[in-house]
Amino acid sequence: MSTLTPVSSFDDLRSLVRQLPQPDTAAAEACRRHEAELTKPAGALGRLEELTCWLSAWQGRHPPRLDRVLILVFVGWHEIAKHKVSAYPAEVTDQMVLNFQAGGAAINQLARLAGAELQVIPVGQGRPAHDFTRRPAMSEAGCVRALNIGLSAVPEDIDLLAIGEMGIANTTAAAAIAAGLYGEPATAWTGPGTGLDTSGVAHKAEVIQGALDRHRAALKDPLEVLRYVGGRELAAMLGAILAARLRRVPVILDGFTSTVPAAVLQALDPASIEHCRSGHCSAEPGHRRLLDRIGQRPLLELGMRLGEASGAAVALQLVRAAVACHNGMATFESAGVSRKR
Ligand SMILES: O=C(O)c1ccc[n+]([C@@H]2O[C@H](COP(=O)([O-])O)[C@@H](O)[C@H]2O)c1
Ligand SMILES: Cc1cc2nc[nH]c2cc1C
Repeated sequence: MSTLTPVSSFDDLRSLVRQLPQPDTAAAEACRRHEAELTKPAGALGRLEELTCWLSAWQGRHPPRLDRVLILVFVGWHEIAKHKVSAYPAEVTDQMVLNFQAGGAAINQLARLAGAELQVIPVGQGRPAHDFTRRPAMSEAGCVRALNIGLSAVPEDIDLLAIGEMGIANTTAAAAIAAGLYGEPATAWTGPGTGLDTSGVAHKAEVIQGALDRHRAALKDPLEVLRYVGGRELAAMLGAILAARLRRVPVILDGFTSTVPAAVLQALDPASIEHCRSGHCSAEPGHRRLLDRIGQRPLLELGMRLGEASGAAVALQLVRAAVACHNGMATFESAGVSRKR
């Protein structure tokens, strides 16, 4: 299997972003033509029809295929957790890694149901992202290491990738990145995460705002925003989304925290996340706002707010439904069904 060359700096990553492969428009067109032949009124499968053509465009093949689907869950640790910004204690991150390995988490069940392989990837275990109210969350070298973990996690022979994360306090990092990226106050992006009450959310927003004020001068560049107020699993997700693009693998995004790295990538190049679709809109209020900002319409809105790629995994069932219809249905001609008058 060919490996992608690791990046050695932010500049290196920026030059990769300047060489992104484009969708296969011939495969997408073949998909649209076949869609029109299937035994249904034109357009009657709604957004499922767009999904098959999106898959065809990025897989570069018609018919699209879902033989090998991979779910990557990146795990990160956050010193910012000591500021009481999460409803749960920081040790839950280690405990959930064990739970993933034992098969006891929601994503273990959902991955099996979706016919997907699951890989849980700890990013910098024992080296949490620093308390970003005091110093940058990561050095450039540390951030580049995390980006490379994501870049190297995506095999070339997969048909679809779903991306998620786990890490106590990472909605604080995600909200800080979104606020830094769009130059908006912390309150616009801060929510309850795992379940803070109103005063907890207000405190979390103050912690984030303090960090944004402190680092204001450094927050002019999207990768510096990620480095100053982000976390290692967020950087790794950006690397994985970019690797998928370079390998022409379509991506389903999960919740607020996993959508933030996609927004950072989009800030580097507006066309860089066209291979991504949002699996769901989470209950974290910043997610809807972020999806509007990056121009994504989520497939599902179920009030989920779990992370760990769970919403993306449920959305995989819709992608499977779309492909089952597209690849299995008879045509008007083969079934002898009359066309529209
Ligand atoms: O991504 C989301 O939409 C989302 C919303 C709420 C919670 N989470 C998950 O909960 C953790 C972060 O929440 P918190 O309150 O510790 O910042 C982390 O493990 C995420 O996977 C994720
Ligand atoms: C139990 C638990 C499971 C999680 N999975 C993703 N984030 C999580 C946060 C908590 C607290």
